[in-house]
Amino acid sequence: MIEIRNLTKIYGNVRAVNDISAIIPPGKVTGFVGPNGAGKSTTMRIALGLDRPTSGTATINGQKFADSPAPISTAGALLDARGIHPGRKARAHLRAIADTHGVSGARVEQVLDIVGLRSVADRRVGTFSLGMGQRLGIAAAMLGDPGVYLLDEPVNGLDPAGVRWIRHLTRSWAAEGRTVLVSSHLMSELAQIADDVLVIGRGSILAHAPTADVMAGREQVRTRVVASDMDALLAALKHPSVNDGVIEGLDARTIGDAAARAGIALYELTPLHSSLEDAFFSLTDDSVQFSTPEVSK
Ligand SMILES: Nc1ncnc2c1ncn2[C@@H]1O[C@H](COP(=O)(O)OP(=O)(O)OP(=O)(O)O)[C@@H](O)[C@H]1O
Repeated sequence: MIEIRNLTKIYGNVRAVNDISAIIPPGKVTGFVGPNGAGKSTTMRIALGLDRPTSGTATINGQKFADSPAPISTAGALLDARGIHPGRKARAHLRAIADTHGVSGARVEQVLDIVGLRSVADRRVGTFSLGMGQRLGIAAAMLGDPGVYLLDEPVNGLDPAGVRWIRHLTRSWAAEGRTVLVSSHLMSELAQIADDVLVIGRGSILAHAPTADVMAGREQVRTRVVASDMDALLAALKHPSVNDGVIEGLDARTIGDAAARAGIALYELTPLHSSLEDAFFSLTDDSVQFSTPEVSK
């Protein structure tokens, strides 16, 4: 379990994390989602003792990670897969970590198998693709067979097969009763992986709930309409909000019935489903730190 209590981190005049509290339970994959700069990495780094909080605490299985007697078997983390020296060979990299922490050579071979890197284990890490680098980072996180995993943007840059692999791996960890926290700035990535989502924006928690509930509550009904007399149709519908022929908040049946009653011909009536990303943005709208003008769709 990861427990975050009233955690705040201030860098200069940036409040990177602002008094957040959350309990990340075992047996589930929890997605940690928020726009760039929302505070995800900072929270994870503090939980792993790599950064000091300004105030508040983050504990793993009831104690600060830095105080853990066997850190490698308490929590495994993937923070920055590019942090490995490019001249190092994959197996040697894992062996070095294993040796420092009293982990056997047999376990190194085992994790190389699990992540599918055994056949390239004696290649230099600098020749690895992004996906192979992610797999190596995950192998390192697994060395101590920890009960808690924190993965920062693990699917960043992975191909669909890689994403599927991460999904299976994280789900199997959760099924074994481990605690799994996976961050991403894309809700669509986490919707496939996470049982629960912890949504963060500008350092504050915006939601912490089952993924399906967060998505369902945000679903927006939108319908594209082409009508013989659009003004009359909108009047019949009591002037809903319209954007480029798309009526917001009313479904196709409501619009079709109103058009029939008013004797208006419809040439198009298309239900539009809001994407997961739309739902996420409706939640984090005010908390996007680095926004760009919207490009026409
Ligand atoms: N070492 C640091 N010094 C100063 N500011 C920092 C430092 N680390 C993070 N920040 C700032 O804190 C805020 C939160 O950053 P953080 O990296 O935690 O966000 P994030 O949600 O992980 O974003 P991303 O998705 O881009 O990785 C940002 O405004 C960032 O610029």
